[in-house]
Amino acid sequence: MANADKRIVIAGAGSIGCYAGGCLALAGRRVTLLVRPRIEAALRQRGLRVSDLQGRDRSIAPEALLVSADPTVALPQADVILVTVKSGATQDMAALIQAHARPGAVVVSLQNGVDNADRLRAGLDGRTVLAGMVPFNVVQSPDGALPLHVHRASDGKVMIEDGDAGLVSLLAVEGFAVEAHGDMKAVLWGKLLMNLNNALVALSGLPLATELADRRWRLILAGQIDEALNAMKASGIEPARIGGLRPALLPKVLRLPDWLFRLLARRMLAIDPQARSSMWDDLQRGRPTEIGELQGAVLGLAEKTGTPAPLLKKVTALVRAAEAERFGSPGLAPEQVVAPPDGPRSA
Ligand SMILES: NC(=O)C1=CN([C@@H]2O[C@H](COP(=O)(O)OP(=O)(O)OC[C@H]3O[C@@H](n4cnc5c(N)ncnc54)[C@H](OP(=O)(O)O)[C@@H]3O)[C@@H](O)[C@H]2O)C=CC1
Ligand SMILES: CC(C)(CO)C(=O)C(=O)O
Repeated sequence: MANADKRIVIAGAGSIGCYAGGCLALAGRRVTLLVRPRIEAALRQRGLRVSDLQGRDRSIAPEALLVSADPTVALPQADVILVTVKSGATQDMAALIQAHARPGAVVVSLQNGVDNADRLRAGLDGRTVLAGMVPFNVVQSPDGALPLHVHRASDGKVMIEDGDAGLVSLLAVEGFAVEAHGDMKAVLWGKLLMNLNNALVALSGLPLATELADRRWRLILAGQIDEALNAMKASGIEPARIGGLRPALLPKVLRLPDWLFRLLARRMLAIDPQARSSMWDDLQRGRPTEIGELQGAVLGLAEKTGTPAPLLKKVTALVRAAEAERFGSPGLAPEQVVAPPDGPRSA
């Protein structure tokens, strides 16, 4: 089968899945979106709008999209399955794929966290499962707004585990840059360092660019990254560089005064002013977050290796409390996460 004839099924199309699926459909790939009924209704009514930071803004008419909320319809067609559900839904999605997809379909996890590909492998007998990593943020329009709009709010290349010749050329299209990588374990741990900020955005309720511009929040992020780097080192894990900076330099750069940070971290701050984090989305929608797969993954290492992780524990407890309250982001100030150290708080 020629590459372009392959059917790509997006398994759980929300923000990332609609963005990836939209770019692939716009490039003429054969795409089916497996969605929940809410998203199915929106896409059938008014189609999908896909835009990005570079100013690309495209609409896809409802009749140009193949959409289904029924896994028994969507999954049997798949040659390639891109899994884009949140981590808590991975096991269920694996069971659906195992029951309804052809054994030859290649499965790619495009999720955050370090063990979603392994979770898929555990539920999928002998199938090819590849890990992936999405570096950018996607902002989805509010529930009920039509057409459903997904906006890529930052930049970066999607990384996919080496293992299927032709997959990169099938998936790499305008707006969705893809590259194969030989060490996805390092990439996923490197991305997880960035994702330690998801919780701070969720707790503060601030847009990512606003939060990162405030040294008080950066100090908390730097402290979490220090704890994570210690736990990773003690576990023999070497995280890859994601987005320009060597992992060991991240805490140092984050601790710089605001003016110097703005100057040196221009790439990190090239974010749409509306972008927050996928964990903020979850709190706002009253859904479980991925805190267990992000901070929790490092806490697992810290426990095994006996490295201290008080800040990661504190942040986790605050997110768990916000999840349980289901009032959305608690809108905390940095001082409510961690008592300020002595000395100047910002510069
Ligand atoms: N959003 C972002 O900017 C980024 C997200 N990521 C990662 O990508 C992954 C996906 O995130 P994101 O796109 O934000 O998540 P979303 O919640 O926006 O999308 C996932 C979608 O899958 C749906 N879903 C869950 N189970 C099923 C099922 N069995 N059948 C059909 N649909 C299903 C969900 O519906 P419902 O909620 O109703 O169950 C939801 O609509 C996460 O791991 C996230 O951390 C990575 C980089 C950036
Ligand atoms: C914001 C971003 C891109 C990095 O933290 C992300 O991965 C998320 O929102 O889940």
